[in-house]
Amino acid sequence: MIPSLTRPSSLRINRPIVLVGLMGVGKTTVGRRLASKLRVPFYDADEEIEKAANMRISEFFETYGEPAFRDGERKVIERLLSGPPHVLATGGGAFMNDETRALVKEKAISVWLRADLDLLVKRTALRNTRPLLQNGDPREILENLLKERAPTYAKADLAVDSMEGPHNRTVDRILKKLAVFQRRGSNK
Ligand SMILES: Nc1ncnc2c1ncn2[C@@H]1O[C@H](COP(=O)(O)OP(=O)(O)O)[C@@H](O)[C@H]1O
Ligand SMILES: O=C(O)C1=C[C@@H](OP(=O)(O)O)[C@@H](O)[C@H](O)C1
Ligand SMILES: [Mg+2]
Repeated sequence: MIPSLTRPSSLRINRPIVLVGLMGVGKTTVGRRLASKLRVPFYDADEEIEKAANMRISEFFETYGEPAFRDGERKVIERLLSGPPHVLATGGGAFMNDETRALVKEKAISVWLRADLDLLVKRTALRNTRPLLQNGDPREILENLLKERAPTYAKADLAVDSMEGPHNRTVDRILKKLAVFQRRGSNK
């Protein structure tokens, strides 16, 4: 059965939709499809940083270090959130920054995209370019990050489980939860 490709007609997109969650959960991939379904622009914070610095994230970490990356990430997200409605895929650590999180909570609808550890390990193995997974066992690193970050990710407006298989299955789940969120009288 082809997953429904319709967007709930009741859905109003009058502010950015920001995807947060751990590496490999699908923020970039699903976010791109969500944006095209909603007919709004898509931005990926990592891609914006790579464009601005003219280097890959891994090179950025090596050249300038993680603190500089976090500062750049915060500035990029701040700039994007001041623009018209769009879908923004953040990097997995962005929502951990208090300033970034406050801005996202104020200006956007935040969606925590969740997946279990096995799935995250499997998906991050598809592209082993993430600096934080290079020095140690990726499963152990992801397990620790999940424990450390889950309580903060849980502060997002919505939580949606990433579904295996066609990306539109996850997109449709996000659309449905967004529609319920708005119907419940959220002023977002
Ligand atoms: N729902 C899904 N089903 C199957 N594979 C997925 C799904 N979402 C993402 N992936 C795959 O997992 C990998 C990581 O996805 P990505 O969007 O880069 O995650 P993130 O931006 O959260 O780190 C990519 O290879 C992507 O194709
Ligand atoms: O979890 C993190 O701290 C990071 C996640 C990455 O983005 P993805 O979540 O898109 O892989 C990227 O921002 C960087 O490697 C740091
Ligand atoms: Mg990503």
